[in-house]
Amino acid sequence: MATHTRELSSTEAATGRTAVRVRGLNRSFSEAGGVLDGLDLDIAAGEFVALIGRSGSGKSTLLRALAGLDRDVAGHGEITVPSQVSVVFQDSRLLPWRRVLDNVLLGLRSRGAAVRGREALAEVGLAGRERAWPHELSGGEQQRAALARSLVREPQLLLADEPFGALDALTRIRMHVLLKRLCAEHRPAVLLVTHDVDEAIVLADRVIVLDAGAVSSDIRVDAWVRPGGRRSQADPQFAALRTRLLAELGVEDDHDPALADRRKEPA
Ligand SMILES: Nc1ncnc2c1ncn2[C@@H]1O[C@H](COP(=O)(O)OP(=O)(O)OP(=O)(O)O)[C@@H](O)[C@H]1O
Repeated sequence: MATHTRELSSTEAATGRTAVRVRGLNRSFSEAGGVLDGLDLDIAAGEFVALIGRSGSGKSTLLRALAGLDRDVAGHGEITVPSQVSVVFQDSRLLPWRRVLDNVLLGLRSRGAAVRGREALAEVGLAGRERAWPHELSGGEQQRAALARSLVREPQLLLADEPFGALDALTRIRMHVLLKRLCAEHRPAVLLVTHDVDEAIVLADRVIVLDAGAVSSDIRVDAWVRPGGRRSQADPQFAALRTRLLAELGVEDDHDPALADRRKEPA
């Protein structure tokens, strides 16, 4: 990792244990007002952060800025990210005219890439499907292939924008287990944009809430849910955190007694 201090280079490395550092990031698309308004954010190396927020709160805008996909954000703040960043979207974005392994290897020229690509496909449970066409895979399998394509690049930062949003509930749970295992093994920093509060709690070390263009809450999940334990929706702490996060998103659940106590819980 290398240091850089000048404005906005989304391709340069962050320092030491910090994978992502954002300071004073502004982004607007019209005169009416900013989508991101002086946003600050730090993500440590190997840390898994989930980003939630109301529709239109700027989650994808932030992710695109970090991914270097928003050229017009230059000069509107300071962003530092690692040199190796992978992005996964809601749709797999596999090229339909390339076989699965060729999609995974796209743009990779290094020696041994094919071997690593096969290994990555095996890691996501797609061994034997290397020569399949994308349309021959299910939606879940396509997202697995997209994860393999990311992993083979050994990212220090994985950016994921609703990667499981289009999957059925069961496949989504399987993908949670898979992503958690892959992250434990490869230890990238992760920023996961999701609408699913439970998904955020199950997967993340921290949940960040975006509101009015800035971080409105930054919550360590282990401060709520048993540290290191299996995160179960049946756990009262899990339910309390869910209730708090839903309330921050403007969804009040009058039937949940935890809601009344949410301001007393650890932040
Ligand atoms: N390229 C663009 N041109 C104009 N407006 C844009 C552009 N990209 C985003 N916006 C606007 O910026 C705001 C934030 O959009 P963004 O996609 O970041 O929100 P989001 O939090 O990801 O929303 P959702 O949860 O609905 O996906 C929205 O009002 C959107 O219309």
